[in-house]
Amino acid sequence: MSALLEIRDLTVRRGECPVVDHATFTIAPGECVGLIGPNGAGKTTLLRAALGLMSHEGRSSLAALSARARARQAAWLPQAREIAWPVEVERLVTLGRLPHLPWGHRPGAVDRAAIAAALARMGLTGFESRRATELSGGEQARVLIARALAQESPLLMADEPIAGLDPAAQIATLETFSNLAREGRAVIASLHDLSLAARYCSRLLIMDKGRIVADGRPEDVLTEDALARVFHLRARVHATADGPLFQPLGVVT
Ligand SMILES: Nc1ncnc2c1ncn2[C@@H]1O[C@H](COP(=O)(O)OP(=O)(O)OP(=O)(O)O)[C@@H](O)[C@H]1O
Repeated sequence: MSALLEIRDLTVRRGECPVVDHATFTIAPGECVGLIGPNGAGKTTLLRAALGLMSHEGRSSLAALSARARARQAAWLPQAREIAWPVEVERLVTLGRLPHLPWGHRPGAVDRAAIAAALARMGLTGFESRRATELSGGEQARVLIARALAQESPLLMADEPIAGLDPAAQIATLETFSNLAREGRAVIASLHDLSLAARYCSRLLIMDKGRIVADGRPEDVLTEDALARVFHLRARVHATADGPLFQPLGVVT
């Protein structure tokens, strides 16, 4: 199966210093990839450069596309969650359909079905007429995820998508991502919650100081050594019937 994202030697410099340093990986349909690493590791920069939103060296298959072709290939959920104007939830989610609509066309039955499905997936059925700016922070985050889902792109790229969500919404969101992958799409999401990353991602990329230092199944990459070296954590990963269970025990100083 052909890759949905191919990154080769992607490098982003701030001055002389590389904040993303020769990152190379591909993402195939069916993968739910967690991009993990401590603060400042380069996760946001890597995702933005992969989308072609900032200047870089090396190659990203997405950065090479026109804006419209890229929006059909990948939905982007940035870390900033600001909804700047008091638009209704349904209209905001409808914006996710723009890459599919010829200029000046109104959404048709296929678009309305995609919008309704995205709202339902994020538990927002019944919120259609609410003003997005009058929702709670977590509800607004779910609306923005629904907009990205309505885009129905083969790849979803999300920067800390579950930050600020309550525990049930965090789990529901990652279950949704994992289901998208099972349906043959793919997701790459930066995450700080290693327990949820281990549980719901089929693959983890660990970033440290701009480099991808591990790439593989959660149970293979979340080693005691990597957790201590990269995250300064003493922790255990238990294999359970529900998948790998990550348990932090303390800080390594
Ligand atoms: N506009 C900027 N100018 C200079 N340096 C920057 C800028 N934006 C980010 N950096 C630096 O680039 C490095 C990577 O930042 P980035 O935001 O990609 O990390 P991150 O892994 O997403 O971190 P976090 O988990 O804290 O969100 C950091 O050292 C950061 O200080």
